[in-house]
Amino acid sequence: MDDIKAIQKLKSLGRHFPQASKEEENKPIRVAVTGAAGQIGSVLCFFIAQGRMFGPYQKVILQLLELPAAEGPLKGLCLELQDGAYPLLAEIRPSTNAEEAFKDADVAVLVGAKPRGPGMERKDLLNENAKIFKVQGEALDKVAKKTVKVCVVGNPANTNALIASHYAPSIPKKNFSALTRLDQNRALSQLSDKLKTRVEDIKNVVIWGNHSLTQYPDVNHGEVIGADGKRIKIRQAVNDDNYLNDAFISRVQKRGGEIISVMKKSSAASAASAACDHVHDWWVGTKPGEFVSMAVISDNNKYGVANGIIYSFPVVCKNGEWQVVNGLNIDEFSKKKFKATEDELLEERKMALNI
Ligand SMILES: NC(=O)c1ccc[n+]([C@@H]2O[C@H](COP(=O)([O-])OP(=O)(O)OC[C@H]3O[C@@H](n4cnc5c(N)ncnc54)[C@H](O)[C@@H]3O)[C@@H](O)[C@H]2O)c1
Ligand SMILES: O=C(O)C[C@H](O)C(=O)O
Repeated sequence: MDDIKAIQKLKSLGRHFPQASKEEENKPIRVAVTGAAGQIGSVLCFFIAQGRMFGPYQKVILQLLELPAAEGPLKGLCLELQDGAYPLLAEIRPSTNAEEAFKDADVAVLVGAKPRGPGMERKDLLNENAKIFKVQGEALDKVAKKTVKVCVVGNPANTNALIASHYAPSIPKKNFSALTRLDQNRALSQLSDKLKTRVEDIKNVVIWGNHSLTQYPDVNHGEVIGADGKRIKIRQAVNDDNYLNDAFISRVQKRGGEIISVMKKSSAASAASAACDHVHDWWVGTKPGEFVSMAVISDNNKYGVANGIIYSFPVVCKNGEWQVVNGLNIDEFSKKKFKATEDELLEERKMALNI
């Protein structure tokens, strides 16, 4: 009965979970989280233990990585996770050694990195954070499962994911991704506010490109379920192209900075929640007829984007694999936005090579 209530509760939050077999239920998966004791990591671990990432049946072993300087907070986090008495939490393994933390990992969420402060851009972090993702790419390559799914949260997330992938040549490039789901969620909530509609009634609004000021939040393929239950295009429902092409885009692009200017530190719980959405959909699958944003390796010049950068695309996921949605109509306005964010990612790649 409690299980049923838990599923209903999670379903009401807009997530869907397939029924796991008894065998799957008994086999915990290994989830590595870096920067576990930080702002995002410490919330994320509780979300994972509660089933927000893999559903209410899937047991997990949390393999938590921190710097030696944060050993105390890491220990404290482990004690608190224990005290949560989470039925899905099979084991907790804290470590300050990357190879130990990534050993046989099925999933790795790479959060541990320096956050930006007021007045900084995310790419200003590259100098310091690039080294972390080189070392962690090498460690993943050595000890993680070759099927490991990697979600990079630490900024600049797209280019850090590219660096980690570069240093993990034995793991397929498609297994490395970066988080742009927070930007997608921000776009959904802005539109829900504007349209006075439920956030779960808005679909297929996506982010293209970099998790940065040049990202392109795109409503052209989005739909909203109207009061009569019919699906309406977002542009038609909002009926204000000036807003959609200007204030809306700019608000989403700058939301991270807006939070920093108010809190004097960057987003934490919303980032942890988005990381759960990202990995959840990759692992469990996207809902029929829906696509979501994931920054993944660009290849075959999809939508004219240069190959070999980690670029956010609309994707669908099935059987643990993502696929870029094909055949969307792209107007001239969008093409310019695609190019601006692509240029920035190419520039970041060059900076990373120099480092
Ligand atoms: N992609 C996104 O949507 C998004 C959203 C929010 C924040 N971020 C980024 O996530 C990162 C973490 O943010 P935060 O607020 O949790 O920062 P934080 O400073 O609170 O926590 C970072 C943690 O990482 C640890 N750490 C640093 N280097 C490490 C390493 N090499 N190995 C393991 N652990 C290490 C630190 O000890 C610290 O506990 C930042 O780079 C931030 O900019 C990304
Ligand atoms: O803005 C930041 O630096 C943190 C994060 O990337 C965010 O979008 O909130």
